[in-house]
Amino acid sequence: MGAMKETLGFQTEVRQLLQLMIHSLYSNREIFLRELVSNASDACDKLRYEALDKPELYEGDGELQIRVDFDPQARTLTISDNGIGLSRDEAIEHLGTIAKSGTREFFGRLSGDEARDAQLIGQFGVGFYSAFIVADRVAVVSRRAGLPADQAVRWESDGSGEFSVETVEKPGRGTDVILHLRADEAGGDGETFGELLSGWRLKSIVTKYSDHISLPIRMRREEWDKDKGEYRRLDDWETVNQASALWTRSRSEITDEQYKAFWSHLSHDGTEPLAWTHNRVEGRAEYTQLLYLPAKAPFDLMDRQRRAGLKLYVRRVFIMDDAEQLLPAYLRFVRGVVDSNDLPLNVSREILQESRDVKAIREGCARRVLGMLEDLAENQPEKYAGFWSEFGQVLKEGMGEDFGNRERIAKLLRFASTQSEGDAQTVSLADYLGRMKEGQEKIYYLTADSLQAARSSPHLEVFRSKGVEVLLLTDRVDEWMLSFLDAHEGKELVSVARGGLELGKLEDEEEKKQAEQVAQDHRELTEKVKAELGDAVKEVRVTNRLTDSASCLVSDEGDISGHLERLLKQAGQKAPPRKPILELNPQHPIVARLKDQIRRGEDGQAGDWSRLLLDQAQLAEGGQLEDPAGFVQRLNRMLLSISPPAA
Ligand SMILES: Nc1ncnc2c1ncn2[C@@H]1O[C@H](COP(=O)(O)OP(=O)(O)OP(=O)(O)O)[C@@H](O)[C@H]1O
Repeated sequence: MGAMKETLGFQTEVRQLLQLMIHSLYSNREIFLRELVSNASDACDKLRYEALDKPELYEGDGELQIRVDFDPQARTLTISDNGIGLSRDEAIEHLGTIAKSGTREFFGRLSGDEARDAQLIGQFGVGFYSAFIVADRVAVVSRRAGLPADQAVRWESDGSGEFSVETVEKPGRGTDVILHLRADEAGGDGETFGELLSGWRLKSIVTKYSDHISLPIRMRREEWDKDKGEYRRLDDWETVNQASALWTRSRSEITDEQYKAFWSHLSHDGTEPLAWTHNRVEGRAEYTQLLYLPAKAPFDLMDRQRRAGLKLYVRRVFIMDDAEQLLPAYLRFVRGVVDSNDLPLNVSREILQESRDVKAIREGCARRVLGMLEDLAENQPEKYAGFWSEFGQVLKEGMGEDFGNRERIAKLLRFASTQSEGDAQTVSLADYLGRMKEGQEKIYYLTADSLQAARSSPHLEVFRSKGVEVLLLTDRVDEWMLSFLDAHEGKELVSVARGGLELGKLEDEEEKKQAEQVAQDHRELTEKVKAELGDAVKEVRVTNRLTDSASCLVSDEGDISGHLERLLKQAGQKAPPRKPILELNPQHPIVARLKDQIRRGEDGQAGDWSRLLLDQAQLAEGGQLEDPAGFVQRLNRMLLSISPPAA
């Protein structure tokens, strides 16, 4: 019952993808050939890998190759490979669904705006389904290596909603993808589908996109027929690409266009790479690395299941995709190839984890990537800014992950600050050091839930008045990162919301004495407020931190910050108990009045006022009140007592 034909429906996402792709990629239709050749090449790589253990899979045909052929009469274009092939089940699974992680999220982000979606789809990578850009019917005839000739599969679809599969015969292993070209109609580039049925045209597309493929891509040789005035196709096949893997060639022989084409092959990404580095490394570990920085974060960068890592080859033989051991996790946005001369061909993921060669490669790759970033930061700051906004959050993880390179990573960090404008993180630690005030000994920072909350934080008031810059940190990883960044270039980093205000030499002796005097003068007030607030605060004191606000909260040395406490709570984790210190601005009229009332013994409302000062401080740092209803009642009570309604 092998020949049984069945009809199946595409996964919803495939249907959506097909719909969208046919419309939005219309103007860049030639990429279908890149995708199909790329799949054919992957299929050959997989066969070569499986055959390491099972050489019989070659069935006497070890010369792996890709063929591109066309038939003008039938209006078909065929891409064939003698790679691993597909079984019937695999065809159903791989050519009817999308297995990529983040698929659902991707579809959720589509807007219905064709131009925007077209860009997104370029990022998503359309793969096999791009065949339907040019074809209104696609057949895939394939036999999995190792299966008998009568166990091949024929998959066919018109791309609307269903596909059929039936078991057929195929003597040679591997896959033929047969495209029935759409009826003629000029595309965005003025080319008709029929014009693809030309050896010259196909060759030019192959060289443009697939020259770097390491296997031979073959087409029928053509000869000029003088009498007929056209090309005549012969029966022998010629190789139309260079057929040597790009990374094995020397840098000087590779054009930027070729590097970019290889990037598209690696990433299936429509965007251009930001930068790349290509080196042959010799020494204890010998390998070639070709590493790319993407310009755009993939839509699933934050997806923990996401595949990441480099393609690993051993002496030109493809071993695996996404070998994450070849790069530290904080560089997981880098894509590329490592071709090792030392590893065994049968290397597995488990072996990779323990191998000392792999450790050397990982360190070598990390150094190269950091070098590439330093170069961008130094010489192409705009590109670096683009990189930072896409991947800065991930790079920050390196502060905790890569001790050996911590200094280098710290120099690559960029921050928002009281001197920067807008949301962009543009200030480096070097910029900050260069702008330090005379007598300033420390690097000041503030962490907050949002940039807006940071910018309006009362903690900044004294720094503003003294013209001292403060770094504003609002990313989720920042608190964690800061625990690995306590100093830079010998300057300590301190939070403006923790401990006593450490202005150092920014404050002269006179000011210090004055501050002590002020504290003395307000002892009665601070003691009373502390008594009213009881356990809600650790301490109450007056401060010279504030110029406009009445009060603020600070964390004691060694306690976690309010910001981190909120982050932990949001994440459903238990925060260590923390009691904030309430600081009062002695210059503020409310504080002055309360002091006065207490001095005169008219302190009937001191409890309400104390509470209000605490609540205000809580709100100003972006916190939430524990008892919002109580706050409202208290406030109303106080408002009424200040201005009684007119009789
Ligand atoms: N020529 C082929 N030979 C064998 N299997 C193939 C071939 N073309 C496609 N496939 C199978 O179909 C799957 C889907 O292909 P498709 O191009 O859509 O996505 P992909 O290659 O997995 O992802 P991406 O294109 O993002 O790398 C492949 O993973 C592979 O298993």
